[in-house]
Amino acid sequence: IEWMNLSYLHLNQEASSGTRISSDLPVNSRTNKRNKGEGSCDFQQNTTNIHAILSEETNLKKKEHMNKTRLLKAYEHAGKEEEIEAAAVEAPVVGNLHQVGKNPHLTLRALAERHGPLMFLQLGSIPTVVISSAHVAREVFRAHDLAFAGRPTLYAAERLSYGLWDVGFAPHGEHWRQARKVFMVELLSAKRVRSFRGVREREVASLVASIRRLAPSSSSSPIDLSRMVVSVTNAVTCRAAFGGGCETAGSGRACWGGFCAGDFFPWLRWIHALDGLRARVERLFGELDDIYSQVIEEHLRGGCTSDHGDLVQVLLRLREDPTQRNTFGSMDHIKGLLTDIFIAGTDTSAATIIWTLTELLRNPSVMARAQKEVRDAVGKKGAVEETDLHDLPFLKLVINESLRLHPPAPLLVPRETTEACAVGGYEIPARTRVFVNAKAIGTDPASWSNPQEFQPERFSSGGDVRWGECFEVVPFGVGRRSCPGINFGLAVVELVLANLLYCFDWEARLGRGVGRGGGDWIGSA
Ligand code: HEM
Repeated sequence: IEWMNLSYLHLNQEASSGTRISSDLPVNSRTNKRNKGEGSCDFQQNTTNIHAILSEETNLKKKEHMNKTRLLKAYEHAGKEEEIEAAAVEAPVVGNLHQVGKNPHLTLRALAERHGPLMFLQLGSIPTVVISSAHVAREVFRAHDLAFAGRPTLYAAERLSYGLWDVGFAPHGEHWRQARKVFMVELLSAKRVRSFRGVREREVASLVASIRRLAPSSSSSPIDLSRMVVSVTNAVTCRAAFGGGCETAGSGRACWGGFCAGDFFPWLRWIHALDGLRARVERLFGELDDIYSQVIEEHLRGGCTSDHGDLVQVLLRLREDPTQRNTFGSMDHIKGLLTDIFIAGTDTSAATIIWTLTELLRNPSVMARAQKEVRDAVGKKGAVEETDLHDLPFLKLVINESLRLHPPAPLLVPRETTEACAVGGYEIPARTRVFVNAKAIGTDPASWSNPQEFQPERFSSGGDVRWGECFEVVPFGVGRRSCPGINFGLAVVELVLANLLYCFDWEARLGRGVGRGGGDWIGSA
């Protein structure tokens, strides 16, 4: 996975039950306070006074139209608002687009450090708001969730979703509501996710067997674990949703972030015929379309052998229902929804697994503690089963911490305001594009002490994180458009990691340091 600076891990040797593992982890000396009312994660109390912000919002006299100024500092640590003149070095035509660079989440975080956690940028011809702190996210999504529930129409997403007939990129409205409900009930609910346990255990066992085959000893060549992990998350998703295996050579992540020229200059979309993007999107579209057609044909012939009743069966049944014609009536409707499964379900879980292993390699004492936990809990059984995962609380903290530092979609999926609304005294017009910088929020020193350090213990006092409700860490987004696949994704992430830690010892390939930062951008086109 090229965006993660980690292509190869070196398999050292299989664990023996007598492996010496250090358990003297540094004691967490932090004095983080719990957020009252949230009760779900451990973070520092924000320095900004939220009451001041909310009362500003009600003071309509103070309202300013964001379009008038190019970059606003709506929240300052001192508590006063002010317009920013510099940094909005706005070039004619491109606006602030030239300031975004190759890793937008990092450059936008740097800009937010100077100009505040609610910024307005003119990106090409698109007015854009960037949210970079927990307290702004909380205000926005508690008070204006509906107004921020739209999605912009992005170049690649529109094509791959067969004209926005999916959930992830569909405009907010009846189609989105119905389709998301079917996803939740038929694939992603806690009960359905539990029913796919056999699928996960089989696929993970096959991953472990492949690693053993490819690298039977510590002197073996390094293996490309990233590729194998993508393969296993892909296989689990396909078997659960389609009832069978399916492989794609390409990846749909190009359409997540919306950072290609045509997404900022809609009149310039023709340029993708010249810069190669159109060809790449068409190739991926063709590849996915072939798979969907084959899967659908098999189901229509009755050839699907899945024992759990899969999503495609349900969608084909709904296609026959005259009351559901507008949402599921055509093959394009069904294929658009299947694209979500490919795009949203595979790369995100794989990225979480690889980033977690990367951090464990950088932090050997944390790796040792996680390995000791799993090996003690599972004993000599030979493999970690899903029932063992309840006995691995430290592994869960490790995964939380990895998601905080490396959200697989660091700017989430772009939003678009559906109506005008006031935030912090500023009016944000309808049809403004919105980026929530999950990377900046997860590493905000106002919320987290030593934010760049990998310290899983920081989550221990808060119990389970209530994803989607805890604004200090937002890898799954927030509000009504937050990720519906959390249970599905985390179930495979936990099982894969537990088995990799139980069965093998890991080290980075000699001569290839485990790089830091920079590369965790899932959406660059
Ligand atoms: C660790 C794994 C995953 C991560 C980190 C993740 C992250 C995200 C994020 C950041 C969003 C955008 C949220 C927002 O705009 O506020 C999203 C949306 C979505 N995710 Fe996930 N996701 C994961 C796994 C999955 C899986 C396994 C599935 C399904 C099989 C899935 C299906 C979706 C769908 C359908 C949406 C669109 C929701 C909507 O627009 O209403 N995700 N995800």
